[in-house]
Amino acid sequence: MEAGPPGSSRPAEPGPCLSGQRGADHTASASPQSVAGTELGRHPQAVAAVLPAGGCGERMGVPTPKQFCPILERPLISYTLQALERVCWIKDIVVAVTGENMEVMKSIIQKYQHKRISLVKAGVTRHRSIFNGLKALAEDQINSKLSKPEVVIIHDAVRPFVEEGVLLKVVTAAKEHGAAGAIRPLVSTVISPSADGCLDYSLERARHRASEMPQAFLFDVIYEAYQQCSDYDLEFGTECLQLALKYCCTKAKLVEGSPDLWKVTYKRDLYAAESIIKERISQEICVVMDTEEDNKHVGHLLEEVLKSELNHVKVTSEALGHAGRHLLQIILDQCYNFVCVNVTTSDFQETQKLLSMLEESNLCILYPVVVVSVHFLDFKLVPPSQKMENLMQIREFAKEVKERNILLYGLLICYSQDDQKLQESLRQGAIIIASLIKERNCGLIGQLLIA
Ligand SMILES: Nc1ccn([C@@H]2O[C@H](COP(=O)(O)OP(=O)(O)OP(=O)(O)O)[C@@H](O)[C@H]2O)c(=O)n1
Ligand SMILES: O=P(O)(O)OC[C@@H](O)[C@@H](O)[C@@H](O)CO
Repeated sequence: MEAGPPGSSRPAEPGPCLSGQRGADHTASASPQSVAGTELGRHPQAVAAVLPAGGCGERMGVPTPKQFCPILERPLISYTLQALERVCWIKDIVVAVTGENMEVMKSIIQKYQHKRISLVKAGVTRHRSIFNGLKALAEDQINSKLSKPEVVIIHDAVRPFVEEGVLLKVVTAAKEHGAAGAIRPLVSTVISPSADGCLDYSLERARHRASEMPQAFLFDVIYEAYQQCSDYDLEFGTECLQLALKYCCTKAKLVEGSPDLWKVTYKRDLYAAESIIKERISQEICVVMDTEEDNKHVGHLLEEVLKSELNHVKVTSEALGHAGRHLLQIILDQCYNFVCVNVTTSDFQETQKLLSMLEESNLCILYPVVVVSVHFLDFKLVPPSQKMENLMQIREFAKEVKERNILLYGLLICYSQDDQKLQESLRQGAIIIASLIKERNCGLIGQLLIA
């Protein structure tokens, strides 16, 4: 069993852990009581997770096993690890990967600074991979940092959208019932074909559910079930809850899960997952300008237009002044979209200050950060050629910062003394900004768009 690298501090993460601990670096030793509102009971208990990640993703139809397929240039499995790492009371996360993918997995852990991860060898079937993960937790192996948990979560590595709430529900239910699993309403009716390929019978859809993940078990229950398990079940089974019932007479408690619990199986699921992630990191925009005192500042005008055009997005503004103290907090609070207004200073001075702050933060490790460098030009006052020549630098800047997962776009807004014309340009600018943030298109970085 391979342990992950010594825990370097995890990057800041979107959203707080329900326990009220934020973002990076809360230690795994936080006792479950620290989870606000938890029903995990009075006694600290160890909760660990096993993530089967040893499949080849045949149904995805691409050479790369789907758990390593990129979403926004980051492997799918890293999103699942991040989701579990946000949960302070999960002490250990054991990931089962094939021998040939062990090094890839270690590099993912290193690059995205995942913590509390231990690696075990996958089996030739999902059940065998899970069994290997449980063995790693069951045996106090010499030099192993793993110890046997009271409750173990089993969650497919290709289900990236799992929230602390449903994990808490299945763990709490497993503590009481011995086993628990998330379920969802069936979308299609289940039928049974006869030998001659005709309908034998169909199940009443309303009386049946789809078994999803996460699932949770008293460790001793599921470990015993796997130890008693027949080779046939290990080879062809797909349902851990059934093993607990069949081999330990344990009836799992079924917990209604959210629609986001689905498993990435086909290519369409990857596109869907990418859309959901893009939507989640586009919920906040910070307009950065060189001053906040002057509320007639064109940056504030742009902020107001953004607010009116994008009513579902939180739009804030910050001055780059006072050493960027407030801005630093915005960065730490996981805003992934910045509109940097360059007016009074020379071109790009504000943008370059912002880029330096972003590069010094951990923000860009997990998600690509969008920076729209906004410039204004009053064509009546300034010959465009000089301005355009200066603005062409954006291509070089964009190439440099892309290495650090920052997507830099340029936006030139036609400035006019005529309020109505200015408003129209600002509205066009807001629409362009919204599109750049929503799409996060790498093909447009370093381009100068005109509103
Ligand atoms: N021998 C296996 C097979 C599957 N899995 C894992 O079990 C989870 C759910 O399985 P599934 O969606 O079937 O993944 P694949 O087997 O990779 O997909 P396919 O059936 O399309 O090949 C995945 O995280 C997969 O990596 C595993 O750990 N070991
Ligand atoms: O059969 P697959 O390996 O695709 O999926 C494994 C599990 O996710 C699936 O069986 C769920 O229904 C939970 O048991």
